[in-house]
Amino acid sequence: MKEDGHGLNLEFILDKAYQEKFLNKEEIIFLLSQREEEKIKQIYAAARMMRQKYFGQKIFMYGFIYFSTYCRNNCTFCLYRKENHALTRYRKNETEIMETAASLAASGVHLLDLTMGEDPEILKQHSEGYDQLLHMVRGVKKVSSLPLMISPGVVPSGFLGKLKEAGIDWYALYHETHNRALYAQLRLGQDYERRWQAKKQAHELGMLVEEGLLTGVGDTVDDVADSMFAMKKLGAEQVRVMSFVPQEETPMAHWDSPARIHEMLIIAVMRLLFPDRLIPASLDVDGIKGLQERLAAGANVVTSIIPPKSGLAGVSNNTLDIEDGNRTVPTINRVLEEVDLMPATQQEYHNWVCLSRGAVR
Ligand SMILES: C[S@@+](CC[C@H](N)C(=O)[O-])C[C@H]1O[C@@H](n2cnc3c(N)ncnc32)[C@H](O)[C@@H]1O
Ligand SMILES: C[C@H](CCN)[C@@H](N)C(=O)O
Ligand code: SF4
Repeated sequence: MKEDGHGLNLEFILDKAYQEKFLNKEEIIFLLSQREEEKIKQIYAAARMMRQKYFGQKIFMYGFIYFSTYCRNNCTFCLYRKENHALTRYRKNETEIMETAASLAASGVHLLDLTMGEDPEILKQHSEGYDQLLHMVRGVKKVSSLPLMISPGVVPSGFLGKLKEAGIDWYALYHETHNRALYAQLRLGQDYERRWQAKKQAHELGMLVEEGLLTGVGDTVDDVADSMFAMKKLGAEQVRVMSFVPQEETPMAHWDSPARIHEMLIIAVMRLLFPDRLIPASLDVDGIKGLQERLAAGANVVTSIIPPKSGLAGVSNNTLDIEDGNRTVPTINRVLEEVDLMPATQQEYHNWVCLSRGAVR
């Protein structure tokens, strides 16, 4: 029975999700609005069951190399926005990047995520920056032999094609929200449509695509539900959500970080709507201590693994857990073991990427 005295029924909705029928907006909002502990537990258990169906106990791990923190953009939520002068920025040279890539690969991660601010030195049209970036990507591919993701911001389609040729498998580009008015307040002066097209172009080129949301930035459950439909339309192979973390000297410095229930329920709902896709548990929000709850909500990738002593930063928590070695594979493995999960093999990740790429083409 669908209806109960209050309108919608949790069992009915979860049952619909088990049958892999895409939920409607009302149902998504109903799940995202639950605050009773028992009901929330039921939603997480359903999400874990769907993860189990497609991935068993296996979890993937992504190494994170934020190689340039220079940016030409001014996102209101981000520490690295152009107008933030209270920050020491870096641009890592090729030797440093290769060393980090090799050490992350040796530590057992399944993928390397090469991330940058929209560094004008690298992205300036007709500059040497493009060639240097392509050279760097080829080098990283060679020293690591791993699948690669790039998060360079919006780049022209011709350049995306070159990145693909150089060895990039994944293009990560997050809209944060699909409420256009809110988007315009967050990603100042960045065209919504152009960002969307970049992801579609990446798919057309045969790359895998990651889409992402930011929660706690003025988004409503209605907005989040709309974003689920946008993710569905895009057919993103990896979907994520991160809780906003306030950054000093930025326009949103005085905003609170949202209660984590929002992020956890969004992860669980994503798992129910996209059971066979990859969903990160980012160490960048609450560090290693936040890993268990994200896995319990249905995530199946641990992201933002950063080696200590590399001089590399995170994004939303740019130093948390890095120097004490808590964003490393051995520490993560201990957490996985505690909750009866285990790292996937390289071959398993490789197979997933190849299969999904087959579906993109
Ligand atoms: C720093 S950007 C790097 C890639 C590229 N510059 C871009 O914006 O596409 C990666 C993502 O980090 C997340 N992020 C940035 N600042 C954050 C904050 N203060 N709290 C939580 N997540 C944040 C956003 O979701 C953003 O899309
Ligand atoms: C937001 C970042 C990813 C960029 N592709 C990274 N700090 C993470 O949490 O995985
Ligand atoms: S989110 Fe990305 S594009 Fe926006 S300011 Fe930060 S680094 Fe730049």
